[in-house]
Amino acid sequence: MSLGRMLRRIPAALARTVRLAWSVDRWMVLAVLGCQLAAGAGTAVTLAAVARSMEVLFGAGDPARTVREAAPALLVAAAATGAGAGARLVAEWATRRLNPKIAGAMELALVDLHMRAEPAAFDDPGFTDRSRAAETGVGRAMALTEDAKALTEGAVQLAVAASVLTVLHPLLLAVLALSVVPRAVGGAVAARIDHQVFEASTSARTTRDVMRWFLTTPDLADELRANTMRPYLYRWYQQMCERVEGRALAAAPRFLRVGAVAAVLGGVCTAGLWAPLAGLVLPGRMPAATAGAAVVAAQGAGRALGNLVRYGAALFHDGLYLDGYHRFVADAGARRVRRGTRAVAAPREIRLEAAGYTHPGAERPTLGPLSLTLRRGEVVALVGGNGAGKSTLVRLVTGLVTATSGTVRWDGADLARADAESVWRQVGLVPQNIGRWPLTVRENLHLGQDGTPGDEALWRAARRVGMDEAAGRMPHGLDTLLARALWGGHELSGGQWQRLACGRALHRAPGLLVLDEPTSALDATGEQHVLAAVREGARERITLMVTHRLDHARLADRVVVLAGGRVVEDGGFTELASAGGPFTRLCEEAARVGR
Ligand SMILES: Nc1ncnc2c1ncn2[C@@H]1O[C@H](COP(=O)(O)OP(=O)(O)OP(=O)(O)O)[C@@H](O)[C@H]1O
Repeated sequence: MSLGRMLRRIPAALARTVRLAWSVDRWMVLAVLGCQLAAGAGTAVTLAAVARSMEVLFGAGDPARTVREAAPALLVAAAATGAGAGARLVAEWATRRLNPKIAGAMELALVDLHMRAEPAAFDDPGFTDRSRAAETGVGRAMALTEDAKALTEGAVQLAVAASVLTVLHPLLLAVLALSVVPRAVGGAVAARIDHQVFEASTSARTTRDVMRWFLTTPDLADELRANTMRPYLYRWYQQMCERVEGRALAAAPRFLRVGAVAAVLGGVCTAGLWAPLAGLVLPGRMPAATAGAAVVAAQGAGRALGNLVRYGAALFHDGLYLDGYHRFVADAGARRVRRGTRAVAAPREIRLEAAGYTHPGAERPTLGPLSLTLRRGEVVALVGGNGAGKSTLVRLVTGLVTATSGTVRWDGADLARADAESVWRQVGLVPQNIGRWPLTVRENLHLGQDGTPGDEALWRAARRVGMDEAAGRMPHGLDTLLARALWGGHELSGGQWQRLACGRALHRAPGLLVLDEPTSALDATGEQHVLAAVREGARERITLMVTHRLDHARLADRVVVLAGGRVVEDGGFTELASAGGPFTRLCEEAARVGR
């Protein structure tokens, strides 16, 4: 990025930060700006009073009398300095109030956008990258408001000092401008190097950050240790860290060169300030007192400029993270689930007509085109080898993703145009990867539904999946917290979590119950409970069960066999088992390995 473009981005980053702050608390923004103007006015009064007192002090006469005469101006200078400091304190207080509010609002917006995005968005790797960049942006939000505050404060102070110098002598402003240029350019060049390092290490940082989760999550802690994966993974992670570090280290000499050149040129130019001052004072064209005031003003201007450069660069840099946040907000906003307004009820029939799904970026369809009809009252077993497309079909049928070709209709309503929330209200889904929600047993059973159910309904749900005894033994029954690894409470076994997920889906009394390998972690008793519960209310709903267990498929009214994303067989268990087709082969294979 060119230096000019970088400099142009600073006002834009400032404007965005102010807009963000304004949206969360406009009064605090006004307080910060008001206080900065007040602090600027304090500096102006201080400088004017210093100039006045110097005139008196530098004048000839009785020292006691001159001190007495200068006293009012000195008192004004002291009062104005105190008032300026007070205004800065209030601005600091207002910024500290703004910071958590901004970070909180961004955090909430980020999570909300993730939860409202089309599920297909997560299949796009770019979306995850942008999501991570946005998270970093939220983390930098606090720094950003500090940068913006310091930058505006520096601008106000510099404007005040420059005005005072202009009043003292217009030539001094030009000299000041000359002395500040090298430091300003040096700061901007350093910020550009920073940005280049940041850009060059983006992909290594993203990879490192994703891997950090894998290496530190309790979910994988056992697998990592027991399979002695630690040394390999540590080396892998170390390499990523070194790659990120390496970029920064390689840039260090450039920082040193730029800093040294800027310091030398800045020093030469600052020394250049004294020459014109001397040139004005010596021939008597400027009183020595005025020159003294000019020195004080120039020092203030130098400090203000230092802040301006430092925080301008910081704002540019932190603004890049904010850009990442805004990019994600725009992207996720555009990918928000917005399909149509037609509300649907519990389906009597789900019909897929030449429906297909192609993952984002994939060259060939993952699924379909396929045609299939599911009817209320049926339990349909969906079988097929790994990667056959069963989970993808589940996502189509439940409206989690919309068909990229053909249609999926619930009682004639095309899911691509139906109100998605109304569709999902009718669904009870037990996915392959269930959520182990760090909430109470009660919440885990009722999650996703409105209202507060009586204990009886929840115990019934627990009973249907054989979790009532285990829940009854827990220290607080339904109110036992299931978040031991995070903040205490009780921990469930893998199978118990799966039972709870099935209980939750059944408790919804859904019009479409979908279970994706619901018994993979269950013992024989758990299996019996879940399968009985699936059959129990089957007449009032459509039930679709993905399974690799052919003895489970036997309990279904129909078996649909998928292979390569297509329906290759569809019929009753007994009929397909003896048809000599793919299902017969699956049955023979299962018999051979004893399943
Ligand atoms: N996000 C994705 N992007 C691209 N391809 C994907 C994505 N998710 C899954 N696939 C591919 O889609 C195909 C079908 O996957 P799916 O999960 O539907 O299979 P499945 O029949 O449920 O398999 P399993 O029995 O192993 O659970 C697989 O070949 C898989 O590699």
